[in-house]
Amino acid sequence: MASASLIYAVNFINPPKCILHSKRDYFSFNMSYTCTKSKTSQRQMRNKQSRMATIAAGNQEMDFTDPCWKTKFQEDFELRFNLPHLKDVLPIKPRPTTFSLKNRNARLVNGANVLEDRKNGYVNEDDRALLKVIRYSSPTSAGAECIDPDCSWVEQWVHRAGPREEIFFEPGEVKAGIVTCGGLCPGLNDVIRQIVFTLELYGVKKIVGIQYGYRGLFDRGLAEIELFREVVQNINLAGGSLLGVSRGGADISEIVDSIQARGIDMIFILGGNGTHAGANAIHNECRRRKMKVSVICVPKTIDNDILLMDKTFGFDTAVEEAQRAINSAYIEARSAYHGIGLVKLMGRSSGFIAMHASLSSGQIDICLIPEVPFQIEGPYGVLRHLEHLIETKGSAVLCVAEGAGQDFVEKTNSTDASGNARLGDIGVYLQQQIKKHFRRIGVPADVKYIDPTYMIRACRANASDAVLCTVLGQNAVHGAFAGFSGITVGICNSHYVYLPIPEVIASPRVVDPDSRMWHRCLTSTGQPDFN
Ligand SMILES: Nc1ncnc2c1ncn2[C@@H]1O[C@H](COP(=O)(O)OP(=O)(O)OP(=O)(O)O)[C@@H](O)[C@H]1O
Ligand SMILES: O=P(O)(O)OC[C@H]1O[C@](O)(CO)[C@@H](O)[C@@H]1O
Ligand SMILES: [Mg+2]
Repeated sequence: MASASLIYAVNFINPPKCILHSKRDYFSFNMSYTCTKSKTSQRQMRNKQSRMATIAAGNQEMDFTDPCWKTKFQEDFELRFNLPHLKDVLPIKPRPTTFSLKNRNARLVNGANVLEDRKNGYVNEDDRALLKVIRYSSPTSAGAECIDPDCSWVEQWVHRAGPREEIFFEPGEVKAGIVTCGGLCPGLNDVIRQIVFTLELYGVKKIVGIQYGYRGLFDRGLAEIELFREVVQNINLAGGSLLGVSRGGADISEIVDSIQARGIDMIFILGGNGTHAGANAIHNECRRRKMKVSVICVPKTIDNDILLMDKTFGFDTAVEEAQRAINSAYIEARSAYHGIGLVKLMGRSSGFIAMHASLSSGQIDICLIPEVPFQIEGPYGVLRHLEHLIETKGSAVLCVAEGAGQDFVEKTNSTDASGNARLGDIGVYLQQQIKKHFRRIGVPADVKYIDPTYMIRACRANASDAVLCTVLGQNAVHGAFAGFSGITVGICNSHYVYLPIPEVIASPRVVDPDSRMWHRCLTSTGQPDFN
């Protein structure tokens, strides 16, 4: 604690003096150095953007002894999170929006319907949302995410999503395409539906669905599906994707040729990390060819493995659906003599589903995720703890994420069509090891293994995901009309934002073993460290 207070004192009680001459004063205290915020031209922006590529989130390159490091950090941050716009490369002019908010305010005055012009209905170009909202007093604070060694408070602003007063497309002339890539995820149909509704409200007449992911853009046998309100009206009532999904086969140049040949002006791409990487490459190629095409992503991954967002759509539903499997495993385990229930849940590299499902069920004794190494054998291993649970409780329930404990299972050395490693089956392996162990020590154990993998992702979105999908779908369309391209939509600290694609896929988002959430999970399961 002493060192923590010292760090606080150095940082806030005796700060360097610095006066900021920027439009927005970033620090709440005065500094005697003059840190001017430079006015950046487009060319400077581009130069800085290449510099930014080297400044990672950890800021290894920042000199924190420089009294103006915060100003520099924030300038760099602004550049990193600057949204690519079609006007960066094309001489285009905006026009007033056709997305009217007026008729939402009709009210009766003396029996007549009066329309009120809402002046605050649109999002201003300078509106921002804070990416990080906790001010840590010390790097030792639980879950502290620090930029400098003192863990100083640094505001990090990202662009607010929503309809703008000016748009960069003539809605009547727009052809919009929608494509869903990667694996299935609850809520895909909800997003498709909202994109179609919102496009129609702007006045778009030509909306097409591309079949089976990126495949639909290069396989000539797969025709476009015409989309309009009547087609999508009820699609949210079912899981899956109206358009179909696929992995692999993304030749960017061929895809951009196809977009060009079809005359698509806006493409809405729903998918995970791989899909976003593809979308960014499509955006860059369109830029290189000086095509006026807006490429907008909506992050779709039940694994919740996209950076910077509170959550991705489908995740909540997956966690909720996993409860059924966990509850069945629990009932089987409780009803059997020395019953052991084992549930394997999705999560290739991230254990969010397993962690949240364990937390919400309250029935899990052992949760194993890819981010936290564990031993199976030995005095601190999973099997020893299972023995203890059988001795003390008479039963036990485990939840394992598919990517956990990959060191124990045989490597497949193969990949799927998209290049994702095919994992060994940790669920089957654990089941066998548990059975073998209890046979060896001569203690009866009744092991029941449940793998609900595809059941939790093929269902329709629950209520909270349906709302998330609705807002993300609408904001995707607002982003396209605002002229952005190479962006994705997300929810940060409960506010909706636009983010440049590279920032959200720099790495897969994973569970931090030092986070409060993982500690809460451990508190709930009561499991020890398994190593
Ligand atoms: N680095 C990349 N560059 C271009 N395209 C890519 C890249 N990685 C993947 N893709 C393409 O994106 C599509 C989807 O990728 P992938 O199968 O990895 O799913 P995903 O979007 O990550 O979703 P999921 O969460 O279901 O895995 C595939 O058609 C794949 O070929
Ligand atoms: O069997 P498929 O369709 O390749 O999908 C499996 C993968 O999908 C994911 O849920 C990601 O969407 C991973 O957790 C899982 O490994
Ligand atoms: Mg992926």
